[in-house]
Amino acid sequence: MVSLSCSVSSPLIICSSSSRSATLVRTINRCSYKQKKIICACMAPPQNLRSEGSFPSKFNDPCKPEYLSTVRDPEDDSDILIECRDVYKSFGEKHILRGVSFKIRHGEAVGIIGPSGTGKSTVLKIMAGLLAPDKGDVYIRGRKRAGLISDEEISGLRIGLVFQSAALFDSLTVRENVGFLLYENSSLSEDQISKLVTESLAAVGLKDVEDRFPSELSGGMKKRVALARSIICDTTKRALEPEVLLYDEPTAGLDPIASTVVEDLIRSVHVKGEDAVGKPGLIASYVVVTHQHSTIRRAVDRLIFLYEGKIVWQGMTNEFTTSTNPIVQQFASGSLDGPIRY
Ligand SMILES: Nc1ncnc2c1ncn2[C@@H]1O[C@H](COP(=O)(O)OP(=O)(O)OP(=O)(O)O)[C@@H](O)[C@H]1O
Repeated sequence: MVSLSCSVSSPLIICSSSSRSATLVRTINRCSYKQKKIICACMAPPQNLRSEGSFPSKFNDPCKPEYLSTVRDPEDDSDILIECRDVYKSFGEKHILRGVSFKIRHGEAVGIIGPSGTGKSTVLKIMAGLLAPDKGDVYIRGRKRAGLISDEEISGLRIGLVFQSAALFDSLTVRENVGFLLYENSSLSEDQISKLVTESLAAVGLKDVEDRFPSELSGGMKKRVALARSIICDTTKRALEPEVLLYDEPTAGLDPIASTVVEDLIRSVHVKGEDAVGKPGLIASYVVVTHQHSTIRRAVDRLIFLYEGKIVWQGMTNEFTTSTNPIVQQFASGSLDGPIRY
């Protein structure tokens, strides 16, 4: 099972019978339809980990530096966390994805870019297991995902989704929002969860906001709270699986300085970064869907360019502005002239 909560109607969230859970669920059920959109955050590691050693042993401790080596055998696919193979997706008559294939490896920071409506968010949702492809497959650490995440067939990787809107529950405090999945899915005490919430908030540079409600936060703070919610996990578990975070337009609507703060936070919670309290980040890899050039430059190392349902270019971030691909050139310059038509 992928460690991700998808909607308030998901069994992942409302399965617990504990009284604290019931209180939260009652609260959530009073939320507006708008709030019933996907919320995502990491949760306690899944229980259905296979023990037959089907995963490469290098993933036993994703934080050890030796697993982050940049020298990689090009044939070595053991570090692939998520792979989309020839994925197709249509909505009615609209053919959005038309044979998309790519791999996300351990330690990577990848951006998905492309014109509006080209299917970037759709790809994220398919990677997360919130949408099923019409054709093609998604592999999680080498194993084909059978359906959506609620199928509980996939384990070995936690996937968190951070939405543009932050998707916080207005009627819950910051503590309840950040600790939501631990309240729901772990046996930790309230005090333990509260401590983890405070640590998670500190990692994204927030202090003394636990008792506030989302309406009392700025847009940038809400994004940080959403990030804290996505990185919190039950650290008392013996084996923590690697986590991939998927960010959908994390800097949309922010001023340039607030964007820089969020871009640096995204870097800081990655295994190659250091969080706000100086600890190494725990996120194995991340994927960012963005339109913002600053986010492309600052927050990711590799880019996947999606256009008309296909990947038309892939490359390192520093190759983006020098690419001779006319689609990429037009997108990078923002020109009205070129193959991309609006
Ligand atoms: N659940 C859905 N039902 C019907 N159409 C959908 C659904 N989800 C997405 N679409 C359509 O699929 C297309 C791609 O949407 P998507 O949000 O993936 O694009 P995007 O590249 O992320 O766009 P943007 O950059 O504007 O956010 C759009 O035309 C959208 O209206």
